Amino acid sequence: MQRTVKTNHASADELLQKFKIKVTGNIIWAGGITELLLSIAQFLLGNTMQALIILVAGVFFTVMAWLYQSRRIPLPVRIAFVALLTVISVMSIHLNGHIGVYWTYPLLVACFFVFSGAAGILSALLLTIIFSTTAMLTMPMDDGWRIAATLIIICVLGSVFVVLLAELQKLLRQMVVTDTLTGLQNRHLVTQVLEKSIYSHSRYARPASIIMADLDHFKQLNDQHGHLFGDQILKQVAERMHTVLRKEDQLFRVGGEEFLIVLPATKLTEAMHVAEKLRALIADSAFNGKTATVTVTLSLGVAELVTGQSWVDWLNAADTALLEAKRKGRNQVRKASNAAREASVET
Ligand SMILES: Nc1nc2c(ncn2[C@@H]2O[C@H](COP(=O)(O)OP(=O)(O)OP(=O)(O)O)[C@@H](O)[C@H]2O)c(=O)[nH]1
Repeated sequence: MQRTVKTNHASADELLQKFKIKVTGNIIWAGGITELLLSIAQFLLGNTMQALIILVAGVFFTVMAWLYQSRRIPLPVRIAFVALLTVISVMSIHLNGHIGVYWTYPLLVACFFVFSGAAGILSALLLTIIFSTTAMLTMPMDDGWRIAATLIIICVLGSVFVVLLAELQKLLRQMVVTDTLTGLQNRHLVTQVLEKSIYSHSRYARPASIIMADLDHFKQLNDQHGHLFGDQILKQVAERMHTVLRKEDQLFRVGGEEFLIVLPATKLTEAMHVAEKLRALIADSAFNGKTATVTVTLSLGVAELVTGQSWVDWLNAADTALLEAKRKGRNQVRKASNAAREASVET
């Protein structure tokens, strides 16, 4: 029976993107609702003109947040959100003095979330200049410079936060896609990489091949020498495999003792050659663990991408070839049969 190769559909980038969309959406929601409440307050205070402007902005942003639930709110809407609230805050400072300044702080902080990276820092800087200038022009200098100083502090702290967050994101992304034992890529980006090859194949007729490789009788090795010893061997296998591959080839650890190698611009015969080199490289010289020296072998299944094939079918073609290599006695390379490859395109 054919095994179905499982891969994780959500890449690290997709997860981060979803998180950003959620945070920005919630800020626009909160901004819209706050404006609606504020407009009621302004009506009650008798400031009809201000109340109307704030009401229109509040309705617009609440509707936008509702329309774009779970999607990225378009950049022009985000720019309009910050610009409108900036105008309202400037008006408020002008009319109400210190009380108006209170609105500038949350708006400044929101910039770092509504825009990403450098755009967030630049918009916060621009707002700091606008609000500081307004405060200095409309209030006594003694108050004006104090307000400017607090706004600058928030701007600097926010910028440091954005830079640190970007570093953290990079680190997290790296952690999510890396197998901690071997340092190879884990299965997270497999779908993305295979789909890229499929795109190149259909657009530019570029060939691509994959190799599924699985260590033989690894359970026995673990049972005999212990799991930690098994870990040491897995690490060394990964290191050795790297020496055979080109820079553009991608090596993944997709299961306990299972590896996937994606070979761009590689036809089946060349891929078979690489697989044979890998097989020999693992089998021909022993591995030195801390407590013993062992010989390990590898079974490999190779499949070239066929026109019209999906990434799942492509993976399964290589996996079927790997199972055949296991059935035929292990420590060998098998290629996906034409029949299996064609069947996967038809289904
Ligand atoms: N040391 C170690 N062992 C692992 C790791 N992940 C999976 N394994 C072990 O790998 C073994 C895989 O066993 P099986 O799937 O039966 O495969 P096998 O013994 O290699 O047999 P064949 O694949 O049929 O040749 C299991 O004993 C797992 O516990 C890991 O990260 N470290």
